[in-house]
Amino acid sequence: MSTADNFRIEKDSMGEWQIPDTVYYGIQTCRAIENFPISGLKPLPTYVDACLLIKKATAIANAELGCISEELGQSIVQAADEILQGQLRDQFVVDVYQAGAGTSHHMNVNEVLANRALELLGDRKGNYGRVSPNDHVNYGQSTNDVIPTAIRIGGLLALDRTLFPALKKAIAAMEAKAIAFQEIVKSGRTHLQDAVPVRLGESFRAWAYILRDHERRITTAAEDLRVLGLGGSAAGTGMNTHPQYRFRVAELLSELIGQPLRSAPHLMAVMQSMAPFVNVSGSIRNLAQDLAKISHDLRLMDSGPKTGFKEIQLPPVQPGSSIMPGKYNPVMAEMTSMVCFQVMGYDQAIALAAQAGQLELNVMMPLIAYNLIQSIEILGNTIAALSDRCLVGIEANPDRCLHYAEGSLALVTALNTHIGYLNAAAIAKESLETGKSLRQLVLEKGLMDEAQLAEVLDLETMSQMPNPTA
Ligand SMILES: N[C@@H](CC(=O)O)C(=O)O
Repeated sequence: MSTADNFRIEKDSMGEWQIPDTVYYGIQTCRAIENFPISGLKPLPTYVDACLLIKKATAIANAELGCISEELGQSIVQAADEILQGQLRDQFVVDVYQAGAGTSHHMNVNEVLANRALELLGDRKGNYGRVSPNDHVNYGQSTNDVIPTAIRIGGLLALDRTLFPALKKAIAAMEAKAIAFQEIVKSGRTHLQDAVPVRLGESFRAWAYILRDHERRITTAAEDLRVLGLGGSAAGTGMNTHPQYRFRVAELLSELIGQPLRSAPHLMAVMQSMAPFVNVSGSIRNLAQDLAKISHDLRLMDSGPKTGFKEIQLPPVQPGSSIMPGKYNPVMAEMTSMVCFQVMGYDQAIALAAQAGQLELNVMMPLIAYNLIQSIEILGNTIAALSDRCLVGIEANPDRCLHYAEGSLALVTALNTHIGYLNAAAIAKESLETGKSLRQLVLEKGLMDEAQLAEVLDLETMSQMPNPTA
């Protein structure tokens, strides 16, 4: 029913609501807006996309199977397509911290689609007798099977759009630096104390390997996201669905996202267990932990310029200080560390939410949806920005690297097999106390001759990596 002053009245089982006729969401969304003024955080666009793709697939399947009319199916699909292409995106308004299971966000999606479908049919918003958010857009569905599916689809889309391309970029940038810095010898450091020499290029190559391993772990974990509980409806039994529906929606969704998906052998199991999300989140956290370590290393190696390591120079991207002129801080690496910590925090919350399921449902899914997709996206954006604004522009300071490598007391390690560990330790101690070089002390004591010593203390040989195929 429309009122004269551009409002419409919508009804639900609890009563009536006056809604501005310009908005596409309906009474259930209005109640949720009032109930949850919590964070101001709105659903992530990738999560909205995932819900719309599900609604598109379900409308097609339900029309094909004769559960809703062809005309209704088409209007819902067209409405979903328009929104997927960018229209009405401001109509998804329910706070991230909302009704358990995600019913409020789910109804927000159902209402917007119903109202836009009504318009496309030449009807007025709110005429739910013709297109109903519950009876038609949501035919054969429940929040309880739609939302865990949306988290799966959202996770897969986010990985594909953000994190995987970013990882490829970072790996390529590190491999390029590995080649460029291959001949540069630097001091290794363990316990933050002098250690045996290494090649600067190998440090970057090691990081490339570490990231590639994470890409593999995340890819493996994400495989579980391809198994869908859609079609289980409220409790996993598939009540109110056509027998063919769950197979057909999995097929359609698979076509829509261009990735393999399949219906689970036991719908109830995949609807109530959050294990796939914990697994993906855990593998993302694992990446964040190594990435934080790498970003701390970058900051250490760049520290200075006068009072630190300064073995490498990170590209200056902005003035660093509001008060100290000429200061350039490793801002991209600093940002990276913070994002990694946030991802670890999101993972912790996911772990808590995942164990809080009861009987047929885990109602903590809205938190899991937000944290998981947000983790993937902010980490992906971070890695892309770190690559573009920092990694590709890193320069080496070969003189500083060599200076520290030559001065490292750990070079005595190379003498172990010639003069024994105890003699070598005594030389190191005396070198530190007197300031005399290791070389000088060995020669003074007649422990080795000059030619032999030169060969043993050759930094290039010492820092050579073993041949992996030998
Ligand atoms: N989460 C709801 C179901 C739904 O919204 O479809 C419930 O189990 O009460």
